Amino acid sequence: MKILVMNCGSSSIKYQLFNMDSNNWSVMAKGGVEKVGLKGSFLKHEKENGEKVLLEGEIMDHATGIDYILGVMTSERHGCIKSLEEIDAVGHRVVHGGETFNSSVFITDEVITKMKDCIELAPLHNPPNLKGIFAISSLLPHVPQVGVFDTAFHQTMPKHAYMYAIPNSLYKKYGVRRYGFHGTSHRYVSKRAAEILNEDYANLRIISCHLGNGASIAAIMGGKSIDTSMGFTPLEGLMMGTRSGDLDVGAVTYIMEKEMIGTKSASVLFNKHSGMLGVTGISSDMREIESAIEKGDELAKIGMEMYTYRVKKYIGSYAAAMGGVDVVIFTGGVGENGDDTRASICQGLEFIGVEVDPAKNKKLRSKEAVISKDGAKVKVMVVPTNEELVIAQDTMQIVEELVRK
Ligand SMILES: Nc1ncnc2c1ncn2[C@@H]1O[C@H](COP(=O)(O)OP(=O)(O)O)[C@@H](O)[C@H]1O
Ligand SMILES: CC(=O)OP(=O)(O)O
Ligand SMILES: [Mg+2]
Repeated sequence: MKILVMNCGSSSIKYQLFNMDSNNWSVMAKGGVEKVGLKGSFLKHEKENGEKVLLEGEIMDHATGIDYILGVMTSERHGCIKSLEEIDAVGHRVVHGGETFNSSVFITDEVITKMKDCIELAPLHNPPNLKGIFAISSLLPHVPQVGVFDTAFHQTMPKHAYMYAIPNSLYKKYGVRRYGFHGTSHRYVSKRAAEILNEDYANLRIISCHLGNGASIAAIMGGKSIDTSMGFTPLEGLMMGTRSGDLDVGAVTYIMEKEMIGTKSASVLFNKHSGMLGVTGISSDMREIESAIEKGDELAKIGMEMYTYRVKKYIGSYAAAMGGVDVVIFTGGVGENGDDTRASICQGLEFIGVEVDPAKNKKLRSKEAVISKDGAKVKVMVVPTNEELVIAQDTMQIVEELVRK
């Protein structure tokens, strides 16, 4: 079964074409359109053999972008399939599923109506996700589509973890509560860790640290998310590349008053100009922060200390929430590659049984591995995430069930 996986952001469209069968899978092509609706838009396409193509063009909207993608996939020169009829299904990443979606779904008109109801909860993320779904509906009208939600895995959180201490009427009226994100990634790496360790997923207490541009951490007990650091939006929790993470609401209103800015500017300030970029003034990219530290930049050093300290604090609090921890997982670009970052986060956590083996950790990049000392109480692991694969697998499963019915 050939499955196209799409992740439509506000100005980008990422895609991967999977060739799936029940035991095996391969990526036939992948790539992305960037700067959708802006000047200088382009499409980067990579074939299975690693050959890369860059196509520049005016890509004014998501439908045009997806048309470009389907065009390149079937083109004689760069293509990987002969015709669009080879695509059996399309799976979409959808960021916010509210309280409506606790698992992946086959997309029907009814589902689209419910997805539209979730737009208010994620005005930046959900509209482009829906645009992708509509574009596929018009370009590939007979191909089944599946929605895979970032929030779904966290729908198992208990009320005391997801409620905010604000008037209950605000939860009732507007659904203001913790939802959590990156659920597809937390689900994948936690299951995978249990497989690698040959342990029963249902018996493990796992803390999963997804440290990418966006970063979140989840407490997973018996295979269920019981708490996570992102909240009503993907802004809460850890310090991120450009997002502030946890912040006193009093500071927010104070800054808005002093700087005389409204809600839109405040949202841009805390989402795009804060985090590592805001603190250091250098970059949101961890590699650049690391090289600035090497050159002796003081703010970069402080930024890094803030970053690792926060992750450490969350690990401690989630260990408390679960009455202990068996596995700590690092994933996402920083978690998978940042060996020094991993070491700093774990330093001082020996009291809960977290002990990293420096030799196993050093220079380990994007590879499944256990990096804790032999015999340590907690297994510390690196598990590269693969959200696209989960979307392809969910899509295949749902479409196969549909065919069986
Ligand atoms: N070798 C590396 N060492 C440290 N950080 C890295 C390395 N490679 C990538 N990263 C960091 O990973 C982050 C991007 O993570 P990624 O998961 O790819 O992002 P996204 O959330 O956009 O998917 C960037 O901050 C980048 O600097
Ligand atoms: C929800 C979210 O934060 O996603 P990303 O990490 O892709 O920005
Ligand atoms: Mg990523």
